[in-house]
Amino acid sequence: MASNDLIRYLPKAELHLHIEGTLEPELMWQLANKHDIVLPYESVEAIRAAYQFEDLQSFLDLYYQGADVLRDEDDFYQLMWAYLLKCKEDNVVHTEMMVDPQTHTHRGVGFEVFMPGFKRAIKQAKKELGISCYLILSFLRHLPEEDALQTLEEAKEYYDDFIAVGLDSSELGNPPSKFENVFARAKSLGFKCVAHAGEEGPPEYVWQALNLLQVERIDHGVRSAEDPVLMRKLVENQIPLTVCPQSNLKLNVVDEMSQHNILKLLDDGLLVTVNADDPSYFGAYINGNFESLDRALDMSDKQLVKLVKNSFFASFLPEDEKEYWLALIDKAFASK
Ligand code: HPA
Ligand SMILES: [Zn+2]
Repeated sequence: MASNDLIRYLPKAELHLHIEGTLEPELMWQLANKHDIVLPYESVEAIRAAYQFEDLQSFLDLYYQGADVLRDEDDFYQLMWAYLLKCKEDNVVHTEMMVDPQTHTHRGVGFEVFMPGFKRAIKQAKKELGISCYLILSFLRHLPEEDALQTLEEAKEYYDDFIAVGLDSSELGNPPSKFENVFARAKSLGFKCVAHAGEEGPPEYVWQALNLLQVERIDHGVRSAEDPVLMRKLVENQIPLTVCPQSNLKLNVVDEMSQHNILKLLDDGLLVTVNADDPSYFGAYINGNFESLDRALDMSDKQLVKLVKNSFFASFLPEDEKEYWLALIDKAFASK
């Protein structure tokens, strides 16, 4: 089987995905018309053409601007449903995605608007597409910790709908140490913890996420490779890194896909996974990410299967469900 067919054929889990980053230009255009919002673009093509980024911040500026078209319950339903249809297309059977509440609450759109929309699509996907979804409440790290604490409080009615809390947005200058109190509070409430670290930030930020925030997974983490002691810890404790190759390329974390370290990290024994991050903005959903890796790094079938299995190992699924999918992958690979 050609590797692109195998990529499509294997059931996958996606663990690093920002739902706001799945807003395709077509939907942005449609929602802007619906709400009489004037976009700073002349057409759908012009929106897509504007997606050229220098670094994380230049992307975040457009990402927050784009999210402004999301105003009512149905907008959030449509956003989520469109992503879940992509999951079906790419054979993603389980997804753990980040929601950025502050992106919406700061412009007057509350939990009572976006959560019912998201939940309606998630319920429909479970029933009609057989896809399971967990949500991660992610704090914006460029805002003060006080704001994150207030957001956690505002989420109260929806605690049962979130499995974990996370940390995203502008990394440099906003270390994990800034969020020690809110992560401690979230942990005491029973949430699992993840955080973006080591995307643009130094290995020290990964150490802080592990030691101060007690995270179970690191989002990105590719800069961990600069610190051999940290690498040993990640291997020994099998702490997952949810890596996003196409995002790293588009945000100039790497100059060329051929220089990406994911397969080296995999071969060194780290529990790395492949994810899309913000697929609309970076031009590739999960299969597209696997395909670019394959083109640039000549990934072997064995490496591909390991990466896909890692996505279940690193997930928050119960053990029996993990076992079910892992056995299915083995069977699918053996019969290819
Ligand atoms: O890759 C990312 N990094 C930090 N914040 C983000 N918010 C959306 N995507 C990202
Ligand atoms: Zn991310």
